[in-house]
Amino acid sequence: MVLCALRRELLKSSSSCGSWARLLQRRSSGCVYSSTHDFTQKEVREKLQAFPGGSIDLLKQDSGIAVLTINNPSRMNAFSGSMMVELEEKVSQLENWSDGKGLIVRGAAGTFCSGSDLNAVRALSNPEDGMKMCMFMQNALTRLLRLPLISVALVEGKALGGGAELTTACDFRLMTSDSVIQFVHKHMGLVPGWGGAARLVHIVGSQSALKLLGGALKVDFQYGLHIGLADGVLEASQVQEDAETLLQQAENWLSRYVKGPAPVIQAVKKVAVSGRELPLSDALRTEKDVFGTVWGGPANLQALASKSKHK
Ligand SMILES: CCCC(=O)SCCNC(=O)CCNC(=O)[C@H](O)C(C)(C)COP(=O)(O)OP(=O)(O)OC[C@H]1O[C@@H](n2cnc3c(N)ncnc32)[C@H](O)[C@@H]1OP(=O)(O)O
Repeated sequence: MVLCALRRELLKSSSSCGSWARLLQRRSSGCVYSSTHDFTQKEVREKLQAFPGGSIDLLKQDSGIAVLTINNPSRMNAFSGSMMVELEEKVSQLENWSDGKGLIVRGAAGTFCSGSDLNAVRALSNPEDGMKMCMFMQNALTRLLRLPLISVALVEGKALGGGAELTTACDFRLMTSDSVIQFVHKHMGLVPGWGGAARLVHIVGSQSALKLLGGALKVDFQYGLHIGLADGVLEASQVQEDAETLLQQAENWLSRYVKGPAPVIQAVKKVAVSGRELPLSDALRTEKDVFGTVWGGPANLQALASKSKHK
């Protein structure tokens, strides 16, 4: 039933990126958690705002590549409650970014993210609050992964717990040679709750996912490349402008995938998302619809006129 409804929504949607964004917003609230699951986004937001600290910073660049920075260095970029709310707000802004093509998610001050802020976790440790925080973050990270932008996590230092889960909400992961991704949940008496286990299985397969979760294994860049969790390695230089140099390297890595007009890059991401998430027949029909948005479009006509050869 849900898939039929989703399919109808897709067929109704026009070619504009705004309507795709609205569709995905409706879809995420309809398909993940909404009031039908005793979940009220506004109520959870208010609760989370009671745990302030840090920020989520968004920089949208003329290149069409945005940089999202998890910024709470005094706590190794752990997510406070207000940062969870800000993350959701920044995802909403990116859903409506018609010129966007790519996204880099990184942590401030040389490390990625140490998961949820343990002070907030202690205060929200009753089951009801824990479930609501979990649903809120699943919604936000599902929408992050479904953005019509090609996204990459730039992993420096440590990505622990929820930080490891956040890396899986990007299309790709780039690791520096001294970085570690670790699903430490088992050591905390937990399992991932921000959707990280389900996404991890999609990325590395169930056998490797079970090893990473069951052993709380430290994944360095070599192991990451071996199992397909990492898509590339960046070299941190010893010079002062390290952070910018790494960011530039990540932008260079991403640039080959986001070269071209925004509507075409967004269409590429949309067909990849539908292929990843929908049953084959629905994915095929969605692909046809998305194809219809670029067929005969400016980039297509220009390519035809220039008689391009793909040597
Ligand atoms: C569904 C979500 C599940 C989750 O995410 S549960 C949370 C999982 N994450 C963790 O348990 C991380 C715990 N932290 C650590 O293991 C270590 O702090 C870590 C990240 C390896 C860094 O170690 P060090 O380099 O030795 O630095 P440190 O321990 O002195 O930390 C510097 C300051 O940052 C703080 N910090 C690090 N991670 C935090 C967190 N998640 N929540 C709240 N505060 C956190 C740490 O307490 C310390 O603060 P302070 O300087 O003592 O005031």
